[in-house]
Amino acid sequence: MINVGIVGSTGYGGCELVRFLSTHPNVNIEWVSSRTYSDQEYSDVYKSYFTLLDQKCVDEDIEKYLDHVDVVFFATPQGVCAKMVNENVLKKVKVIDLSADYRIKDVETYESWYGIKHASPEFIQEAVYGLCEINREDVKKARLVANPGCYPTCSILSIYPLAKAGLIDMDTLIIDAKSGTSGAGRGAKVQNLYCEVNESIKAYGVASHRHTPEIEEQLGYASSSKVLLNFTPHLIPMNRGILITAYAKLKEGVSEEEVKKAYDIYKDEYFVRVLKEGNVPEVRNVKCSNFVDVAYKVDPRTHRVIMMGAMDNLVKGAAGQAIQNMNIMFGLDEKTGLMLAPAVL
Ligand SMILES: NC(=O)C1=CN([C@@H]2O[C@H](COP(=O)(O)OP(=O)(O)OC[C@H]3O[C@@H](n4cnc5c(N)ncnc54)[C@H](OP(=O)(O)O)[C@@H]3O)[C@@H](O)[C@H]2O)C=CC1
Ligand SMILES: CC(=O)N[C@@H](CCC(=O)OP(=O)(O)O)C(=O)O
Repeated sequence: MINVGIVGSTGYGGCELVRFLSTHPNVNIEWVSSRTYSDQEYSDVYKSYFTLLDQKCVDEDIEKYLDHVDVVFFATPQGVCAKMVNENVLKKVKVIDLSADYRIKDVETYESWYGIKHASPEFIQEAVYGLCEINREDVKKARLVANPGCYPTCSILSIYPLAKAGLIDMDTLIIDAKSGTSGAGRGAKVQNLYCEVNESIKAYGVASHRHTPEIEEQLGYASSSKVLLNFTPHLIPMNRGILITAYAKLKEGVSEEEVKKAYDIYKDEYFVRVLKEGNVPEVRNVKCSNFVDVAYKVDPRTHRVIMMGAMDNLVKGAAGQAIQNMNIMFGLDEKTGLMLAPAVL
């Protein structure tokens, strides 16, 4: 059994970790922590866990509880994990951080996009960027995993085959993204109230969203070039789901056949589904599951390729991928506990 602790267990990412881990055959949830609800039963916070997880939340002073766990998940706001991680923690447990604290290798880039000082930059180089399909071998050996962001997971997996094969002009890359409101977390914010979001769609973070440098860095590794791109997210009145549509010029002479072949890179990947020709990704087809659906279309008129992806932000975009990483780190089949089919409705 893998004994697990979850910090930030009462947020949206945290409760998705609980949903999958509470039925994972190789996991025992040893503790769940919360500042707001410490000493309250988890099933009083989320009534759907009545009889499933009735244990009381512990406080956030987690160093007290490390002796009884093998891995700690941090589903906490930016900066929290970086403050709590130290050599003592990493000697005792593996850490999987759902926040952005260890995703960006250049600390100045992190600090300028996130507007906070990094509390433990000495661990950034060691941390493995946990995009399982791309970095699986490094994840196996990691003691600290930076779980990728939701928009970056969907964007990178949709674009990676063509970036890696060198088929697109990376300078022409534009990503248009849409997310449901759970992406913003459970905390009360006026801009996320029902009346503010319902029956409307808006762009936000235009030319300034913090996921831009994360996507640029990873696609830079894939294409072996310095990447600068436009990334524009939109808020959509739905609970879950991310849809991305990306555009880039194909390099001179690149054929549709080469594009098709590049996506064969996913032929053995269970969680990345390259759709049949003519089909397009839809968020409802991946809802509550760890799948990412990707597709592409070459437009011969403009010689651009349109790359599309859909994913559940809370599953493959957060908790599901974090558990996939845990499975890899502990030598399990990475699908363990994650085989739920998408909810059709
Ligand atoms: N929502 C999403 O779709 C995705 C989220 N993420 C990332 O996952 C992390 C969690 O996001 P999400 O679940 O949406 O956020 P929520 O706001 O829903 O939850 C955050 C949790 O962290 C706890 N928390 C807040 N401040 C502190 C603190 N200083 N110390 C310890 N715990 C704290 C809160 O609980 P309490 O106050 O009780 O302690 C709460 O349970 C974030 O870094 C986010 O960027 C990543 C991918 C997708
Ligand atoms: C709709 C919405 O607000 N989405 C969040 C992104 C999701 C998130 O939590 O960020 P990480 O994936 O980096 O952890 C945002 O735009 O900030």
